[in-house]
Amino acid sequence: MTRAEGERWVIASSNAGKLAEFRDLLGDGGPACVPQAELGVVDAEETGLTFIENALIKARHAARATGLPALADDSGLCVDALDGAPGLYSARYAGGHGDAAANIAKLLAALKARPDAGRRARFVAVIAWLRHPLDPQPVVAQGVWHGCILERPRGAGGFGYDPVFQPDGHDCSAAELPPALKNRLGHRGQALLALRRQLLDLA
Ligand SMILES: O=P(O)(O)OP(=O)(O)OP(=O)(O)OC[C@H]1O[C@@H](n2cnc3c(O)ncnc32)[C@H](O)[C@@H]1O
Ligand SMILES: [Mg+2]
Repeated sequence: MTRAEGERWVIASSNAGKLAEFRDLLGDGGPACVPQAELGVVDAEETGLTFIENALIKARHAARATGLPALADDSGLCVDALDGAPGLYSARYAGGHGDAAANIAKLLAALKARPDAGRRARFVAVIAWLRHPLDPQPVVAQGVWHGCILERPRGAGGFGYDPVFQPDGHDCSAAELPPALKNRLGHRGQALLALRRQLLDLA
């Protein structure tokens, strides 16, 4: 990010995989980005009914707790044959929060015997940036990454559902892509690029 050099932003996420992607994508030279846990911020309750609402809830919570501008991501995997599930509830699809192996097992069971056409899916990320907790003009951007769900996990990179997501145009899972490539092509990278453009327009 080029905006506001010397400034500090709080990253309103506790997901280590997301934080690694943010570190790579935000790069050097812009505002210093500090994960919320380093500032003692506990997770917000994600009570929204959309990715947009949850991204705003998380950013507002971290901005209020720290007094810093805040950047939050709410994201998930939406599978066509499951009417968009796990969607908003991707992190806790199998019950416990962030249990990737259990989430993947549940997803593969739900798609068992589905032919290719029924395995279409997309990753969605909404990123929200707030100047302060009562900011009436948040900057919000969305990224979508299309692909399909593999029959079994492949690869050890990335996080979450990456081992079972095959992005369109690639013959491997997202967990097998070099991290820099996943970050550039993926939903989070797309959303951050769109956010960056909006911030530059505002500058
Ligand atoms: O709310 P924070 O603290 O940011 O962390 P979280 O993991 O709870 O994040 P979400 O509430 O946005 O839930 C997103 C879930 O969607 C999945 N997901 C999102 N982006 C992903 C990606 O790039 N690769 C794999 N899975 C992803 C993964 O299961 C995440 O836990
Ligand atoms: Mg969450």
